[in-house]
Amino acid sequence: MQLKKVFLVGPMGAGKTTIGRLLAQELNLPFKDSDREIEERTGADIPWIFDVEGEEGFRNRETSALEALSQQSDMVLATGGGIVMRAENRTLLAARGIVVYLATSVEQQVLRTSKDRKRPLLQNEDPAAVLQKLLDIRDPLYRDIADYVVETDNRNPKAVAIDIAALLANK
Ligand SMILES: Nc1ncnc2c1ncn2[C@@H]1O[C@H](COP(=O)(O)OP(=O)(O)O)[C@@H](O)[C@H]1O
Ligand SMILES: O=C(O)C1=C[C@@H](OP(=O)(O)O)[C@@H](O)[C@H](O)C1
Ligand SMILES: [Mg+2]
Repeated sequence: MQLKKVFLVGPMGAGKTTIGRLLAQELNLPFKDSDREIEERTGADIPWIFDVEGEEGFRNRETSALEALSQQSDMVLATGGGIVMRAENRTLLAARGIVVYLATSVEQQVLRTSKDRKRPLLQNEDPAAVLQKLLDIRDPLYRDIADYVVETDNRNPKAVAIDIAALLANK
């Protein structure tokens, strides 16, 4: 595999962070997560950023973090689910690495995010409706930049990571 920057994109609960860490092990590459990078740079967690700076403030920080991370060398980068909302982010992702879209049903997204209170966009009475609305908007954006689309429903994270490593080995 020539290009050694792998960007995982997909909705909340797709497994970008979980599978990204496992994939980095498979590929013997460093693992990075744009949400963690944002929190480290800010010195505050994502709910605080959304609270104080709004989603716009978070998106500005997300683009800055992506700009910096995507210039570094080899890595597996787990992105946040909304990173594709800005065209400049999509351009960076498509130009600077291999993009893998973790396709996941809304049902699985809901199940996998139901216990986690750290996703501000889901702290309401109908997270399934929010996730469906976001997927309707974002699925075409994920697919537009994806080099590979990998289904994750009813598959364990390790098996998905091994599959992606095999796909990349043949690139
Ligand atoms: N393929 C999968 N099958 C079952 N559970 C999963 C799968 N992928 C991720 N999870 C679980 O779903 C939750 C959200 O995963 P996470 O990696 O944080 O997703 P993302 O970073 O895409 O929002 C975690 O508890 C994780 O263990
Ligand atoms: O889909 C989104 O807009 C978001 C997804 C989150 O990351 P994960 O996809 O890793 O949960 C995080 O960036 C923030 O809560 C916003
Ligand atoms: Mg994540």
